[in-house]
Amino acid sequence: MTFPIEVKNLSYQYSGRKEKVLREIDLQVNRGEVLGIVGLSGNGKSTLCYCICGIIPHIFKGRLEGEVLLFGKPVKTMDLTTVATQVGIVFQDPDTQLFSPTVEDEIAFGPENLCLDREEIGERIFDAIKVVGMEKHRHDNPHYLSGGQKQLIALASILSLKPQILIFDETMAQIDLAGKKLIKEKIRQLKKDGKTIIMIEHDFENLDVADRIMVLKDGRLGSFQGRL
Ligand SMILES: Nc1ncnc2c1ncn2[C@@H]1O[C@H](COP(=O)(O)OP(=O)(O)OP(=O)(O)O)[C@@H](O)[C@H]1O
Repeated sequence: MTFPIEVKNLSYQYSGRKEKVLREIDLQVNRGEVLGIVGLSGNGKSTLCYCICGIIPHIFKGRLEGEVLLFGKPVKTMDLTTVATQVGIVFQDPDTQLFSPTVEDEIAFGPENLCLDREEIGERIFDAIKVVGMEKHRHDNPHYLSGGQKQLIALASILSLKPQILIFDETMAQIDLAGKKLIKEKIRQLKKDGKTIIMIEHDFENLDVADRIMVLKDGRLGSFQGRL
């Protein structure tokens, strides 16, 4: 069986670091599954995301053992643009992801870089903005939106690349309750659309939308027993 995400005996050590950050991780995530990963600060959660979205090994050149497969294909053999069409990642701080003068430009950026034609780009903007329910903000400057709205625009800008896999890396950390509710609603909807989702959080109470929760502790991934 081919999984959207399969991690096999993965270990990683950053260049110049003495210790491994990830140790012998095995993981399989099914289509349409929402997997929550909790862990305290510094336990390797973001590093695992980097391995899944190709930042490791394509940008960070540390010591990597084992492998990550996306739909059966090793990430290390794919170029980053191809990985970006399969995995979208929403980070904790949306300001690091938003840089265009309007919401529409922000969402168009990815498809434009794929050199798609104007009509296709227009359709993708329309669809992505609709999924996140931000139609009326299409011409607004994303930097003047609320934290939760910025996260939704960051999500839309990723959805416009039509990835099957989405990673939310501590997306809930800086947003209020209403924003969290909104993001969770969208996650439920994306799950129904068959997307495979990983949610990384410090606080497992944010993971009530997850089908399964695992814990990352000292670089090792295990099942979550209710506390860190
Ligand atoms: N580019 C890097 N070079 C060297 N070490 C790094 C680099 N990025 C992260 N680390 C180290 O790897 C370890 C794990 O970091 P990582 O960001 O993956 O943890 P995390 O669980 O996501 O933490 P947080 O919840 O605080 O974001 C930390 O000790 C961190 O200092």
